[in-house]
Amino acid sequence: MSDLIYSAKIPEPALRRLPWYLSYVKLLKSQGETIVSSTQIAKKIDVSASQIAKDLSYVDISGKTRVGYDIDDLINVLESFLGFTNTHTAVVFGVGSLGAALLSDSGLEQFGLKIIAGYDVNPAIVNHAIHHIPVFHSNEFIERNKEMKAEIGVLTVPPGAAQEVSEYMIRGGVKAIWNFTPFRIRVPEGTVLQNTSLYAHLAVMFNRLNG
Ligand SMILES: NC(=O)c1ccc[n+]([C@@H]2O[C@H](COP(=O)([O-])OP(=O)(O)OC[C@H]3O[C@@H](n4cnc5c(N)ncnc54)[C@H](O)[C@@H]3O)[C@@H](O)[C@H]2O)c1
Repeated sequence: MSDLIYSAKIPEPALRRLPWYLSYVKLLKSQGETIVSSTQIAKKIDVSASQIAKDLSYVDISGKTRVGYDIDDLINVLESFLGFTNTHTAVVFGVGSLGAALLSDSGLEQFGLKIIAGYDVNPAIVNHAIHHIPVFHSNEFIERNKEMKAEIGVLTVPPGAAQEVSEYMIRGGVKAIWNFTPFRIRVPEGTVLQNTSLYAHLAVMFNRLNG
């Protein structure tokens, strides 16, 4: 029975909640705690204890009845389940204000995303380094990625270039695209697509604020 639970595909809402649990149990660890129960997490995170226990049933950890989870085990298991302990290599296409900020963000590497190069078409940006990460001309990508083998493409080009650039990244070997543009790009089956939009969250916030 438990094998069935662990091999079941975790629903996306549960997957999105796991990082909240992780950051809270890391905080508890920094305060010297060693054990945490789902009731204790529930009090802080505003998710019911039964939902937390259900979410945690997708990861390979079991709590002791009435005692809770060992915090070190829980951190290790969550970090590895979330892919934060493996390093995934990425390239950033479009090193403008957002792309350059991502190149400068050392936080991403702590979550397992290592940006190994940027690509742009602007001669003022190409052949410079940002935060020690080289920026090359886009037309060098296919040749360079045979050696560098980045598996993730971060898309921060203007929306009008988004579809063409994503197809080019896939031709060069990327398996997943993290799309920051507001353009709804299409990718072939088998390529992972993650759209991320600050603007969409902003719209939700405005809507709630006015409601
Ligand atoms: N998702 C979000 O929350 C969010 C936030 C801000 C911006 N954006 C989006 O991110 C994208 C970038 O925004 P920005 O403010 O950094 O823009 P920007 O104009 O500062 O940067 C875009 C960069 O892309 C480069 N570029 C253009 N065509 C290219 C190509 N074919 N190959 C490689 N590089 C190319 C340009 O030379 C430029 O350096 C836009 O689509 C914007 O709408 C998203």
